[in-house]
Amino acid sequence: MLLCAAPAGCYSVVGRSLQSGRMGLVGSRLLRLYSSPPGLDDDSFGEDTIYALSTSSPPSALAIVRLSGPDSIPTLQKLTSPSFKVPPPRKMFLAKLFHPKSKVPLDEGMAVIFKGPKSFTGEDVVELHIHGSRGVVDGVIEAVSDSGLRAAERGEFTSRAFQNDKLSLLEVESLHSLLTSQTSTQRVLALSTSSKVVAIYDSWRDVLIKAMSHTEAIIDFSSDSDNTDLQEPELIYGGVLDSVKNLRKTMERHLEDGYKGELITNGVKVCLTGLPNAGKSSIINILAERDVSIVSSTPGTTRDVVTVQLDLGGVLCLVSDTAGLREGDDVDEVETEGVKRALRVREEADVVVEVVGLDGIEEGGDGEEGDDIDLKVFNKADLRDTEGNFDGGISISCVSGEGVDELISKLTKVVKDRVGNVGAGAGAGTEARAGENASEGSEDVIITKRRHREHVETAWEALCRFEVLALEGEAAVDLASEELRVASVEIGRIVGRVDVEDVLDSLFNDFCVGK
Ligand SMILES: Nc1nc2c(ncn2[C@@H]2O[C@H](COP(=O)(O)OP(=O)(O)OP(=O)(O)O)[C@@H](O)[C@H]2O)c(=O)[nH]1
Ligand SMILES: [Mg+2]
Repeated sequence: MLLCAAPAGCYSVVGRSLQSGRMGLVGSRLLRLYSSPPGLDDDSFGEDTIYALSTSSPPSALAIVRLSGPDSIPTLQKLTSPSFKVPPPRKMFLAKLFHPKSKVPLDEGMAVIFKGPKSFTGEDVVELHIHGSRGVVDGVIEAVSDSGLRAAERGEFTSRAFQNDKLSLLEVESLHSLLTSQTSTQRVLALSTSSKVVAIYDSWRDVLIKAMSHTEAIIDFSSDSDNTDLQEPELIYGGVLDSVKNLRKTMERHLEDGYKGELITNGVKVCLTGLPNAGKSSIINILAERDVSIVSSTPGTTRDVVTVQLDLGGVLCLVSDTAGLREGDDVDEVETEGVKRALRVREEADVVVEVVGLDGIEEGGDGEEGDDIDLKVFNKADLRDTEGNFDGGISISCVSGEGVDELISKLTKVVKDRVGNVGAGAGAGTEARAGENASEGSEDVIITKRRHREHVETAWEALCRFEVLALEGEAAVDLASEELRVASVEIGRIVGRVDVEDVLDSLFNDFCVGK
């Protein structure tokens, strides 16, 4: 439960939201979540100001210490001289910092104020841009703590932004993806999947809520009336049938995105497969630029799967070296297990690269015609005349390095084709607005998380059931209405409009301190 894991500061935000009357859907949900926390009286709400070092550990050229909460600006005043006048927000200014009690100088840095609600957290925020040595950072942190502020928990700045309706759940997830992005494609994807996607899912939910209000009205109307015309679905549902059908088709197109977002987020799985001794381990070592896998002239050397993370053309790839595929009396129990694992990895791979050793071709080792093979690599070109016909594959030599660049560029192309042109439609200003065509812009948006896909799938199933129930006319109108409700709750869960505490619980724990 979020209630247990959430930092104490969360209570204060709920309290102030209530007083200022700014509670949106999220605020009211949180109120439910946080109602009657034992031992906390309402007066303690709004008192809590947090701080954290938002940059990495010293030493570094510069460091940023961030404060958020009602005491941020008074704390800045305490750390500066008594004559210090609070500058206007959003303007950098020179700040000579002193310990508030001992008045020992701490640093000459810069600072900036963001007045709530126009700040990341929605509260008053102060950023101290100081020198990044251990001595300066420790001194400033100690001074801030001695001023009565509390050290922030992991992700607490972002959790406050969420609680103050500055960010939706989906935007929090995108921010997390951005902060953990390892490749350029992940970065572009994270940047392109926030406000635009929120607008699209919100527009879907609007369609469903409108349809629900129509079906609720039918239920009320039919219970007070003897109207016998209400057996015809078209007469009962009117335009609702078409709008729900269109939305269901939009969801289908949305789901048929080739899992590109998940591939970019989780990494494209590339499997090196082939007969023993073909040179798979030699190839993974070349790709990884280090010795990750044992190479030997003994066939059957690799048993366990060895996986490395590589950035190929800006796409995160998980490249696996696997055991050479063979069976027979010579193959011992351990190698048989290795082959089983190799086949499993190949089955689950997004890209299969078959390695054929040119020295093994006479023994029938010229590779398979498997449907799953995306790229064929003829290795040990140094041992053979490479002018031969290699059936569309690439001829390389791990010994001389010949063909290695071509292998990398071909493999990069296969991987990039798999994930498509990510971010091409992002930020193009095609935001779907509530009440307009709910399919608008959704083709440009790809699903980035399994969680989102599961919610869309469940909503889609509910709409399929709605269409079947609608054919039954008035008799099934309340069941049909319930399906619309299920679909709208599922879509609301993606953005965080409805109960998502279980997701939040783990999400904020994955953030770093200071964000
Ligand atoms: N001449 C030559 N030898 C190579 C080349 N690539 C690999 N070898 C040698 O071929 C042998 C097998 O290489 P590995 O990379 O271990 O082959 P593997 O496919 O991983 O083999 P298993 O793990 O047994 O399935 C080693 O002796 C390598 O030095 C190459 O391009 N040219
Ligand atoms: Mg090997």
